[in-house]
Amino acid sequence: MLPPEFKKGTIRYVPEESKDKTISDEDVLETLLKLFKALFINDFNRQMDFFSLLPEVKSKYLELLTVQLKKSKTIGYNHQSQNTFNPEEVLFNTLGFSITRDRSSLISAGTGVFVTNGFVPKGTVVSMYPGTVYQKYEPIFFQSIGNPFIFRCIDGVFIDGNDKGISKAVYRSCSKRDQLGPFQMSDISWLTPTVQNPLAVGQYVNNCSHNKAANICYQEFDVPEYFPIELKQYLPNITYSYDIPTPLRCVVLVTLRDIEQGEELFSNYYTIVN
Ligand SMILES: C[S@@+](CC[C@H](N)C(=O)[O-])C[C@H]1O[C@@H](n2cnc3c(N)ncnc32)[C@H](O)[C@@H]1O
Repeated sequence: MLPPEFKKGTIRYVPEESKDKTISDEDVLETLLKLFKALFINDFNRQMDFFSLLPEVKSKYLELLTVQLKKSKTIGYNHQSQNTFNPEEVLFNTLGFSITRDRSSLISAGTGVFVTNGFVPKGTVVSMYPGTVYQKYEPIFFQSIGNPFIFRCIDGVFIDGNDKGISKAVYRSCSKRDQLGPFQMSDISWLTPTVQNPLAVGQYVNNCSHNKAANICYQEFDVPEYFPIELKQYLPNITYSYDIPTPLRCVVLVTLRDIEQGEELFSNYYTIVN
């Protein structure tokens, strides 16, 4: 039985008993770090502020940078003008698959998310749910009116993944607030058609139906304090207020079975994990 506020179907409800995680937090962290490091290295002409203001970041990536520079020279690549790969290609090269938004295979379901290249084994982080993170006591009423992108976590935390209107303005504003000088502490590119973190399209995953079973589930992930500062620019979530410091809540989408190229991702809006 759903609580009254979830009956209208605009907010996803997660039963209390759905508490086990499909994969460990360590595995989630490892995947995110692997991808974000690859994006950082691929995009290093944009990272000069980190290298000049935080020498320890430079020394951490020195070896990788040298390899990248050598590679770029051999293929005649000019760092001032462009990236070596686009973010989807970095995702494919790093995790062996890429995903993108496209018209859903379900009639009248609007946009969905598809595996466009490669293969995604069971138990893989295949996407992230971007958006502003609200604690259960924080005001979300106006943002939630008619908003199908509000996600409710097990502990009552909400994530607003709408990339339009007031939700978009709130995310941008919080992101500017938390920026440390030139360093962005979150990714805002998911609000645009050109994403910088190619996983950050999970809010467009559609609900399963009688002939399309769920092939992913949602899993919460709290970003640990020691998460590298230079990689926070790829995190597609931001806290609404920072009065009481809490770890940043992210939600990742984990595959429930092997998923082949061309398949659409489907979740079950009423559960996070099995
Ligand atoms: C979070 S959005 C998902 C992205 C959405 N498809 C879009 O284009 O914006 C949720 C909305 O997608 C649509 N949707 C999701 N799953 C569906 C399904 N199985 N059948 C029809 N519509 C669906 C409903 O309109 C729902 O309110």
